[in-house]
Amino acid sequence: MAGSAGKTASLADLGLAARGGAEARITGVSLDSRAVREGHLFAALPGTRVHGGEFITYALRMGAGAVLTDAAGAAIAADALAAHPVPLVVAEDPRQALAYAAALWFAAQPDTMVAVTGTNGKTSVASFTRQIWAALDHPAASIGTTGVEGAFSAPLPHTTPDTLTLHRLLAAMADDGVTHAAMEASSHGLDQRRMDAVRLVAAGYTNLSQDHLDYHGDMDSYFTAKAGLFARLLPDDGVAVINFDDPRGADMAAIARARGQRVIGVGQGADADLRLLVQRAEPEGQILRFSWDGRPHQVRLGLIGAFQAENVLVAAGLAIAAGDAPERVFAVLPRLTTVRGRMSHVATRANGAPVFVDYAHTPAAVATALAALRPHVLGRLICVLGAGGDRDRAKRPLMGHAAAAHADGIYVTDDNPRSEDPAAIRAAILAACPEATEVGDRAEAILRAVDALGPGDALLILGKGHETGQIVGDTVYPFDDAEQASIAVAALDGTDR
Ligand SMILES: CC(=O)N[C@H]1[C@@H](OP(=O)(O)OP(=O)(O)OC[C@H]2O[C@@H](n3ccc(=O)[nH]c3=O)[C@H](O)[C@@H]2O)O[C@H](CO)[C@@H](O)[C@@H]1O[C@H](C)C(=O)N[C@@H](C)C(=O)N[C@H](CCC(=O)O)C(=O)O
Ligand SMILES: Nc1ncnc2c1ncn2[C@@H]1O[C@H](COP(=O)(O)OP(=O)(O)OP(=O)(O)O)[C@@H](O)[C@H]1O
Ligand SMILES: N[C@H](CCC[C@H](N)C(=O)O)C(=O)O
Ligand SMILES: [Mg+2]
Repeated sequence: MAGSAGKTASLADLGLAARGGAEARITGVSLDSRAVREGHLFAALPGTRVHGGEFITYALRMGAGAVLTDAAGAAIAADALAAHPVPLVVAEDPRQALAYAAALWFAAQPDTMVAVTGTNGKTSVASFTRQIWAALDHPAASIGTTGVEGAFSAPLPHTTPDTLTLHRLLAAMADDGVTHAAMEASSHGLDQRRMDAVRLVAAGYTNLSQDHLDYHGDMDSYFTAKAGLFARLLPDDGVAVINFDDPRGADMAAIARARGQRVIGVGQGADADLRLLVQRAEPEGQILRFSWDGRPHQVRLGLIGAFQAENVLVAAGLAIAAGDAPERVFAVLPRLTTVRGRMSHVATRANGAPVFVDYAHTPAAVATALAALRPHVLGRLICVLGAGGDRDRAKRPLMGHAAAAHADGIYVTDDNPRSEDPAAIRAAILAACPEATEVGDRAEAILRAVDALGPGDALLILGKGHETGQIVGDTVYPFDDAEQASIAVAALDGTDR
């Protein structure tokens, strides 16, 4: 539900034109019939499970003062609308119409906003961009998988919140004095037009690899959803910050250039504007040497993982694109800290073996995270791995394959089975890494993996990162990989060092 006491708007104020030119005084906007109150505009959207048109009858009973839907929704509710006529807006793309109406209803957003898309690295880039801004004294926030963080904080149910939640939040952030915001553009969010009406000055692209094919069907549709950030959302005078090292980076840059957007390329090749020259791993971080405008710079990052260079440079590119002087941006990079649950060092065995937690939940991320830790490990690299239920099934064996290729020991366990049979999910992973040890209970898998660590070994617990729950059926059981690792070390060594 979106409404505030006493506030009203006409349909025209919200950029909407009803059939026959009918008007209404709107008192709020809802996309769920259960949230409708007297005078609300009810947006009946085509969903993935059901058409919102099915709920128009209920919304009218709740006092809806107008309905926004598509032709299919209007047809579903034709009888109800005839019996109970209210102004009806029929839009070809009601999700996009709702996004623009929501932006007009809530009427404010932080002045300087950027968004980032890509299969992996969105949360990290959004967080790094926010951290750069904060270090440069801008009141800044990031919006994504880990919620709204920074100068404003709020929990979020989705990586890219639904359009009403999003614009309500943006208005609250602007009211609170937040001037800069970096948000994650998930492929679902882009496809569903959740952020179509956000005004962006710049947008970033990290990479594309397999995930979410349950929703998008194939990689081309998945790419097209992500490309909407540049093809549709970012205005012509916006700046596109694109990872040229990704195989689809050139395609994304072509889409941006066709719009007339300025492109800042990030990568190792000579064509990159922010060009990574040398990267050297250190025990607690890494040193980057890169060039901007042909001039070399060197920074020490307190971040583990070669892939973080890509995220940091995309974030730096976004901060530059949004108006800060490059020299000032580069000067604060050593202050960046990792997002919770991304290559986080969470415990150490008495024999010195470290335990890390990472959010890798795609085949590419599993490979990347393990490869990133390898230079820091003298002995064996062990991992704990599962895959989520009610998510892309095809990625499961690929995740098992990536683990087999990059780890010396694997414990296959559960990761949010949701409505699925956990044993079947594990079996799908194990098909590609039959040598792995299967331990369904995640706490026990972590305990056994920690127990297996000898001097020089390291453990990487993958998939849940910052998450604090294990979703089984509809129930969320408290579960935290970092906490379980500490408990395991304490149980085995008598102390968590
Ligand atoms: C597949 C998907 O993205 N679904 C989201 C979508 O639901 P939908 O439109 O398909 O909904 P539906 O259930 O078919 O219902 C259709 C319409 O009827 C309405 N309705 C429904 C029931 C009712 O009683 N009354 C009513 O009005 C619904 O509000 C909806 O507008 O819109 C809903 C409202 O905003 C979301 O809650 C829902 O997220 C589901 C729960 C979800 O799990 N989404 C995940 C996959 C997601 O969005 N993930 C991305 C990416 C994560 C990543 O980064 O990897 C994210 O941004 O978080
Ligand atoms: N640039 C990158 N390239 C490859 N893998 C990466 C990169 N950045 C992060 N990863 C891997 O992906 C995991 C998730 O990172 P992050 O949370 O930043 O991504 P995300 O795109 O926000 O994910 P989600 O789709 O869940 O929102 C990390 O824990 C790491 O294993
Ligand atoms: N944002 C991702 C997170 C996956 C994390 C993993 N723990 C899982 O549950 O699959 C998704 O919803 O697909
Ligand atoms: Mg994320």
